[in-house]
Amino acid sequence: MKPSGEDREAQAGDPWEECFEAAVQLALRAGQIVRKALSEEKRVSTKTSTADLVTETDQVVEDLILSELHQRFPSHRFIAEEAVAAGAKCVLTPNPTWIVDPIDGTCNFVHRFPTVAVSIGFAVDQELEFGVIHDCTEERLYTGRRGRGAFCNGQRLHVSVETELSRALVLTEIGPRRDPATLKLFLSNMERLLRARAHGVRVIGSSTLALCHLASGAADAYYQFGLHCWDLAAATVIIREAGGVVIDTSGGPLDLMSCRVVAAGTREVAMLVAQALQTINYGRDDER
Ligand SMILES: O=P(O)(O)O[C@H]1[C@H](O)[C@@H](O)[C@H](O)[C@H](O)[C@@H]1O
Ligand SMILES: [Mg+2]
Ligand SMILES: [Mg+2]
Repeated sequence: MKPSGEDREAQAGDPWEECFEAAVQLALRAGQIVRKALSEEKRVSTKTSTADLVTETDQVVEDLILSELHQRFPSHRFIAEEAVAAGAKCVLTPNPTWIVDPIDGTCNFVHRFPTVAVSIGFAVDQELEFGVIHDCTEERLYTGRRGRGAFCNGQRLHVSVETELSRALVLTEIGPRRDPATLKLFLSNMERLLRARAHGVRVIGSSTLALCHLASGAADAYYQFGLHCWDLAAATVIIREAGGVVIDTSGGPLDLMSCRVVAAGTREVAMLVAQALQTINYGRDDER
């Protein structure tokens, strides 16, 4: 059926509305699958390290999301965590591209620790357009659309306005490597922030949900070495639309493929955190 004049006008003003709505519905459906599977027996395998886990539910959920989106938007491209783990290229072209983490917090999921999310990001012309993150156990849906704000269950999100590291709650994640040199750098970064009198440093086991807590103002900063573009894509839009900053650990602009990030409610705290960090080199998603 051809769209009416009104529909055409709506589509012209908001060309990605249909994609956004599809992402919302799929994130909700996928989250129900994850929530149900959380308490069930799981077949667990490892990827890049003994701490980098994957289950059949990661694969089932990713297959559901990708098959539905490919059917509806056959010309679009996809970057998805488990497809990349199986050898797919991780390259962001100007084409409309979906960036998907089917279960963020798989280690939590394996242990039935209830901090798990489904993350769906979307980029056009290599610019992030929207992000949808479903907190599967808390039943919270975080959304952010470029230029249109960020929300949690329809409530507008605003980041913290804290400018002092000595009054900041900082979140991070460990990353998959456990070799002595990496652990030494990870712990020395955490120690440096605590010596700078940060109120606390927290690791919750899901980078996307930690980033959503930052977007909601419940934390003041986040940093990590060892996450991926599918951890970052949706959450970056949500934080930016909540008024926050998402940058590289060098203090420069975010590089989505660099496997590293600093995010904060204010640029002041983001720069203070970036200056405190020693780099842990995890390579790049687009060079695997
Ligand atoms: O593999 P999933 O999708 O669970 O993502 C997690 C990464 O595995 C961790 O290394 C990383 O440290 C974060 O915890 C991230 O959420
Ligand atoms: Mg993840
Ligand atoms: Mg995952």
